[in-house]
Amino acid sequence: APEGDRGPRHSQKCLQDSSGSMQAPAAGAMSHERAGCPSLRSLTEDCMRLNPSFAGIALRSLLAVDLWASKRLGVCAAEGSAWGGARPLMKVVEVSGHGLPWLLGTAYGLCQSDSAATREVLLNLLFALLLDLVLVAVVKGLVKRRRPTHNKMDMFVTISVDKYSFPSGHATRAALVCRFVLHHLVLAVPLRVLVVLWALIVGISRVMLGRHNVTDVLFGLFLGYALYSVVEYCWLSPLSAPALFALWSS
Ligand SMILES: CC(C)=CCC/C(C)=C/CC/C(C)=C/COP(=O)(O)O
Repeated sequence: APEGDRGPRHSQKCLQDSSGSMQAPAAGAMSHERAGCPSLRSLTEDCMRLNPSFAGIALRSLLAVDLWASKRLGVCAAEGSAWGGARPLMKVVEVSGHGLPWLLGTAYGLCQSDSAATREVLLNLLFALLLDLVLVAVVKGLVKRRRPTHNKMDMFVTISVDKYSFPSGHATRAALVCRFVLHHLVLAVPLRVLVVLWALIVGISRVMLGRHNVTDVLFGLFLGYALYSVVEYCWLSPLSAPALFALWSS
């Protein structure tokens, strides 16, 4: 078994065998390790495994509930699933929150726009979408949480980090775009409600399709919501980024 997997009784025996009594292993650590005994680090790991902190227990319990709930809610994960008939519709929702249509649509609008105010808003939307892609890729690459086992990897255009699931990129984008649109477009109340519903449905559909666990989506929605505040803070304008705006005015 790997060093870290040896039980605490084995570690204790090694310490006692060498000195005859229990002692801190620092001085004899090298000879213990050479004799095949675990190091101080593996003893500490053993201790942590035997005495997990309250936070550790809470996190493990949350993850267990998350996996259980996500599996039960993945009702469109395959054609043969409980709501398999709704899978094509869920995939349409998936495309509506995908990065590619949003990036291409925003870039196209930017090129077509002849009003300075519209250009400013679209340029900031493009900046927000790119920032979101980078942030999600970094977090996915750091956390490396695998997608649920019941997920079928048949997604529309993905990049390498999309084999990981935490956080949901669709959820971050949906929350970000939702906040952006509500702040910068003058919309009638029913349309504002529709925008919020769309963001929530995109989030829920990630779990129903089996793409994500519930916590991936909840954290994604939170991250996208918070990211909008960063975009507002760094708002690009002809005053703050004249060179960027000069590209479109010439
Ligand atoms: C310019 C550039 C690098 C565009 C890439 C657009 C693209 C392929 C985005 C990936 C969107 C995607 C599949 C995100 C994964 O979403 P999850 O909700 O499954 O995490």
